[in-house]
Amino acid sequence: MNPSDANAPVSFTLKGKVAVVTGGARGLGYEMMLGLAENGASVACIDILKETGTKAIECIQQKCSVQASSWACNVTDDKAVSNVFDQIFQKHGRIDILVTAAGINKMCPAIEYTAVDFRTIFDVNVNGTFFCVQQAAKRMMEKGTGGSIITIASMSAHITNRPQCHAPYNATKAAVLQLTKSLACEWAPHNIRVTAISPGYFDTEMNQAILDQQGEGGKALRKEWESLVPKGRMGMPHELKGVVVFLASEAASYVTGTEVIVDGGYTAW
Ligand SMILES: NC(=O)c1ccc[n+]([C@@H]2O[C@H](COP(=O)([O-])OP(=O)(O)OC[C@H]3O[C@@H](n4cnc5c(N)ncnc54)[C@H](O)[C@@H]3O)[C@@H](O)[C@H]2O)c1
Ligand SMILES: OC[C@@H](O)C(O)[C@H](O)CO
Repeated sequence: MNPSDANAPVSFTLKGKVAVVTGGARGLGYEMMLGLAENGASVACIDILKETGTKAIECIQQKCSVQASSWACNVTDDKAVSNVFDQIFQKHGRIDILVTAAGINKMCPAIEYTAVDFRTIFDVNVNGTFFCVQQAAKRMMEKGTGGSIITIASMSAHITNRPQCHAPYNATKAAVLQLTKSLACEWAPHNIRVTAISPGYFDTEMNQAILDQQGEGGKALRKEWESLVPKGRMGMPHELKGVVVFLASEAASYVTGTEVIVDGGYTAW
């Protein structure tokens, strides 16, 4: 992405761009993918949930007149990831934007965390993110058109959530953030911007699973979370659309190696 013309009005349009979204089948990934499509980008959804991904793309096609495709892939499988990016590149002809929302969490005291669970969470959240950004950057470099890569970290990269424990998850998100900064420096000469969005508490199936784990206590935990947020509520997934469109667009031509924290003020208190 080049410096925008100083005399042109600021532009957030994504017309003519192709955006790949991992974890786009549901939750935050789906809403961000919808936001990109609403602003003119063709979209390709990568998710391990094949049917949910297909349905997500059908919804996008009903709402927006853009090209949209769905790809079943486990982001931890580097060969499958390379293959799926080849196929997306062939189908859509280019890749301009990548959002890496595929991620998992597991609430569990650190003392009880198993080695398998620890390896799995790093495999999905860190390795999976790296394999996808690497493949997207490769296509962007080959085409020579630059691009915008947006990783999904978390406010948990900065704070320790309370009262629930998920230390390995927090560590994966800190790793994603540092990866974001390092790649931004390495790939700036290729006109590839790398930024992160760090959400706070959002109403999605990932968090519902944590609340459900508390049984009757789930309502109290939700209230406790809300009491820690200056805005007094959890975020709704569509509230990430504006930020992702901004970071993907020419309007953010000088924004790289940094993050936008979208947490209703949680980390400000
Ligand atoms: N919900 C929140 O409050 C919150 C806050 C901060 C960060 N995040 C991050 O945002 C991202 C999306 O979270 P969400 O709340 O929408 O969760 P979610 O569970 O609703 O969605 C995650 C998506 O990732 C997909 N996925 C998981 N493992 C995968 C794999 N190995 N390969 C391919 N796809 C895979 C899932 O199938 C699902 O569609 C995650 O990275 C999460 O850590 C969420
Ligand atoms: O604490 C649960 C997480 O899913 C969380 O919503 C997020 O990462 C923000 O801390």
